[in-house]
Amino acid sequence: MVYEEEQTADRFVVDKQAPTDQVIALAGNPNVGKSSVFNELTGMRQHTGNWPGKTVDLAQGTTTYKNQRYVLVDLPGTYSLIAHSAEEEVARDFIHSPDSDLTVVVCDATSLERNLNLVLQIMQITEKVVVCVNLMDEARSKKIAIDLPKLQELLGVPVVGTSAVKKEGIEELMEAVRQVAFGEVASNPYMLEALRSLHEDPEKEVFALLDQASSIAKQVVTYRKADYDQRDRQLDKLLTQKSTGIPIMLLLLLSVFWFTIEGANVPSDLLADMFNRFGDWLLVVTTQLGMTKWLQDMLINGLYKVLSTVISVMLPPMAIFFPIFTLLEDFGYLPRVAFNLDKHFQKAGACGKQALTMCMGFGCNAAGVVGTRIIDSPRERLIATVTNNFVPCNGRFPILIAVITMFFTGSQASLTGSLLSAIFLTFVILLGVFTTFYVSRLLSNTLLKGMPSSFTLELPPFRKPQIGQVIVRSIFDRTLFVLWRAMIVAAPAGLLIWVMANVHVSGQTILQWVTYFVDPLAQLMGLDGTILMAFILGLPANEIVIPIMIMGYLSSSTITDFSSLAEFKQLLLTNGWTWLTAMNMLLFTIYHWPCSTTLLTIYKETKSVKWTWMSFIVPTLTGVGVTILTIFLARMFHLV
Ligand SMILES: Nc1nc2c(ncn2[C@@H]2O[C@H](COP(=O)(O)OP(=O)(O)OP(=O)(O)O)[C@@H](O)[C@H]2O)c(=O)[nH]1
Ligand SMILES: [Mg+2]
Repeated sequence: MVYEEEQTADRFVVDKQAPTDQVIALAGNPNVGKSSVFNELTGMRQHTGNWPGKTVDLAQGTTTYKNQRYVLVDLPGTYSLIAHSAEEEVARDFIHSPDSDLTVVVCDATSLERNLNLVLQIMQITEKVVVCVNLMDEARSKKIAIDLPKLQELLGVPVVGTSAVKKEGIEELMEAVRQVAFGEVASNPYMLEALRSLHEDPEKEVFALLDQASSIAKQVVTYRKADYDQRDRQLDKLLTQKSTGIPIMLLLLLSVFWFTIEGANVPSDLLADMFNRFGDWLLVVTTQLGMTKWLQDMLINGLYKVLSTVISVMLPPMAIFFPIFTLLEDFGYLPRVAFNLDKHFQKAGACGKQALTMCMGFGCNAAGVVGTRIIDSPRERLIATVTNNFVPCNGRFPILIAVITMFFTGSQASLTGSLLSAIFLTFVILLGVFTTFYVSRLLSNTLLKGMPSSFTLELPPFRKPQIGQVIVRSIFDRTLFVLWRAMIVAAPAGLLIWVMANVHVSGQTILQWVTYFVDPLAQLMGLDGTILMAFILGLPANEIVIPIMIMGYLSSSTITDFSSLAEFKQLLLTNGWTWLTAMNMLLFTIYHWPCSTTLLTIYKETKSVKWTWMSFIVPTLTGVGVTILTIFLARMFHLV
């Protein structure tokens, strides 16, 4: 094999503040609500969502109950302790280790039998166990009844029923944890002994455990409705069968984009207008205060302008896109996308789960790269990592939206305008998706040769998303987080660009020198020096590409102020833009190097300089190649 062996991640250190702190591991099958229980207890915000495999690493937080501090460790989901994938190994090793004092096994009340298998396996390796039967509300609505006292008796360990997102049973859970931690309640020694004795015959062990799990489940679970998941199955058929699955997916994609574009339009303009007025006011005030001309210019035309463009261009689409995306995720739609695209990824020699990491890339490519840990095979993980950048993250969406609206679909203000923009955007995204397939295939035929592995992706039940919570969570955790990151990058970048645009060397500003330097290559690609320079300086975050471009053009033109897309377009036209420039700008936006945060994440995940470089080179070469080809074709067919 050509690729380097993966190295193990850094060792996890439990953050105990006092030796008396009790360390509680939260284990369980994927997607049963471990992170939800964890968040509820610690007040933290671990990523949750309705698909298996969200948590890929250990997270810890503390909670205090009856004057005792507990350190909770949220583990990745695992179906069994016979570790297959990196994250299952992480879970098993932690439960095993002396670091963990007690294990809470979180179970899904609607599929108890399968969950009990893991409970029994955990009871084989550790004594202090509390079973938390979560999702009780969902079981109730599906008319599934569970006899919890009976379950407790059969297992010989404390059992508590909870509904994490409804905050039910959390107090009882902590009480059970306290009692076990302080030895007030102990596991039934006969049960533990019986389970351990199974170790003696490993051949039979697996089946013996499965039998036991099924026998216990039979005694405690009653289904009061035979077809309790009929509606789910009908919906699943609609969302995943050949004739309707993909069309519905495209329609959903289109509507999400349309909502984003149409909804972002007005607030974007309002924000831009507000920032302009405030900027004018700042100018007046600082002049009255007698601020030096160059300082005033640097702060207002440099720093302030870049910051305000980043906010007014980025904030509205993000504040709409993130919540819608999270709602779909919580509803359970993402695994259905993976199911629909599985065939195509298999054909490309990659893993179907790559569809999930690709979807995460829409939010942030760095998050998508970390998410590739759900892929077991190192070869397929690398393919998913190198190609993640072909779907545009939230920093790149606004660039696409702005360019499409200005050059291809007319005014955004009209309904048809925004619908056309959404259709165009969908095409651009699909182009990224096809490139993902194509490049994955290329990689698996060349550098990363191997057979695609098979996997079973579970389709989780559809769950009603917690709408209020999702909106609050995605605005505060994601939108503001990304915006903050953009701003701390944009502020120094704004200053740097201002300096570059104002410091003269041999009669030219530094900015002009850089622009001239990259101009020949840029022209070849149908762009210009300013655009290419903006992409290069935008390495820390794509969010700042447009502001840099604006400053680059402004420093050499007479237009000094603008607040709308129309004025922006005018600025671009004055600088020689045509529809072809716009087209190449779109192409280069989806095909170029990942931002520095993503590159750093790739390095951390792969521990390989070579593959970090590959992740830089593959999309960049694609971009250079495709844009040059576009120019060539346009000339050949006399389109320009
Ligand atoms: N209705 C209901 N939904 C829940 C409950 N607990 C969790 N959920 C939802 O179930 C989904 C999965 O929850 P997570 O906490 O992410 O599950 P997890 O076990 O950490 O999943 P992995 O990290 O993928 O193993 C999310 O959409 C939660 O909102 C519950 O008690 N009732
Ligand atoms: Mg989790």
